[in-house]
Amino acid sequence: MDPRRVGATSEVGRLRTVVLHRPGAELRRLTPRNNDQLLFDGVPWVARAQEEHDAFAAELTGRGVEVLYLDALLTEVLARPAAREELVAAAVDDPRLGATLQRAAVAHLSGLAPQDLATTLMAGLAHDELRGGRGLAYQIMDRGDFVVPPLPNLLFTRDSSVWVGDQVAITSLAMPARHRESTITRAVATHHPRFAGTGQLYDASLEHLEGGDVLLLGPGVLAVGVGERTTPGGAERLARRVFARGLAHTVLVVPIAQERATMHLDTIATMVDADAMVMYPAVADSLVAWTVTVGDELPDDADTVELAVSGPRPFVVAAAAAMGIDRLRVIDTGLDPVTAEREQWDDGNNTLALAPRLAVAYERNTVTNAALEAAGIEVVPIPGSELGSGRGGPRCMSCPVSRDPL
Ligand SMILES: NC(=O)NCCC[C@H](N)C(=O)O
Repeated sequence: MDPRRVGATSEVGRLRTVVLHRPGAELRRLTPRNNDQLLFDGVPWVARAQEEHDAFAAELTGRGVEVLYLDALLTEVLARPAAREELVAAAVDDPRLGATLQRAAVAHLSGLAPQDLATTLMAGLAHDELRGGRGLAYQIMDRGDFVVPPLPNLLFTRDSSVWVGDQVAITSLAMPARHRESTITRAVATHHPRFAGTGQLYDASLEHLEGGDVLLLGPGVLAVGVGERTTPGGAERLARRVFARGLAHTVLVVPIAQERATMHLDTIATMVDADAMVMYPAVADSLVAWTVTVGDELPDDADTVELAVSGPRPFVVAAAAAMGIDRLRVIDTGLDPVTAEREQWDDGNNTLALAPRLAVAYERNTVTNAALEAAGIEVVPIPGSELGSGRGGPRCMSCPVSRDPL
């Protein structure tokens, strides 16, 4: 098989290529004053977070997975004038700035070499770092504030793009602190030779949709969580588009609580085998799904596709029916409610499958991991004490670009 083939039709086919982002200078921007707004639950020890991330990447490369780093992809595309222009314009597209400061920021950013520009686009540009800053907005801006805010959540590469079949959906991130991330994933998907000719299924101007809410349950079947991040409109739009492009026949729309602990569907359930999921026990019995399908006639214009909607039904029942299997196994983690809640918060259910029955998980979730092992799932444990302060686990920190078909 061509090792440069792109695309994925399941969560568990052997993982070939993945995009990661090693946390860098953007994490050093986090302070107790800005961490809430930047969606971190604390102020991570950056060097240790990098060590943990390197251990994660080493587990992947040690098993033959090709790791593409987002910062390297970004630096490479910034050698292209069109990509530079797009990303500089996106960085200053901020109503706080005003025309004078925008011009000064564009002049500064445009003068940077690709590597420095990549670093600045990710780590942001602090007030004091903008030599030649001027204008009303610059003068009254707090010295500790940012002309271009940092993007510490780039670490969670899952959310800003998601591959469905051989196409990539550039997502529409819901939280203001993350909006600019998809300008980076879009530039990479559009301008990097590795992805030349790849169809783009979605874009950031559309209804909110985040990759953490999109699960490829199996060939032709997607589950899309709707809650704090992805809107029903986003799920509907994605459904129309995957149907019109022949990438799926069924989309299960799964309402989840609009809370930080369950911000994405992948915080409560992830696939660990072709017919098995690990799932937060507190929702296992109550999770439901609406089944969305389409008739035989597929108009060219995706946005007019007529959808058939049925449900709600228990999620596991709807999923098994859509996947054409007798039963979707839910790994019974057998946790007492307090342990379950603690391990869910620490991303115990957020596993990254490297192949059927082989999944990366945070080592700290000992009880969930023991239950996975007892159910025949080999767990690759990784440290995550610092990485976890951003509230994301191995699945959130990875964007599979290529998986073998099941
Ligand atoms: N798929 C995921 O659950 N991603 C984790 C995102 C964490 C990030 N701090 C956020 O709040 O968006």
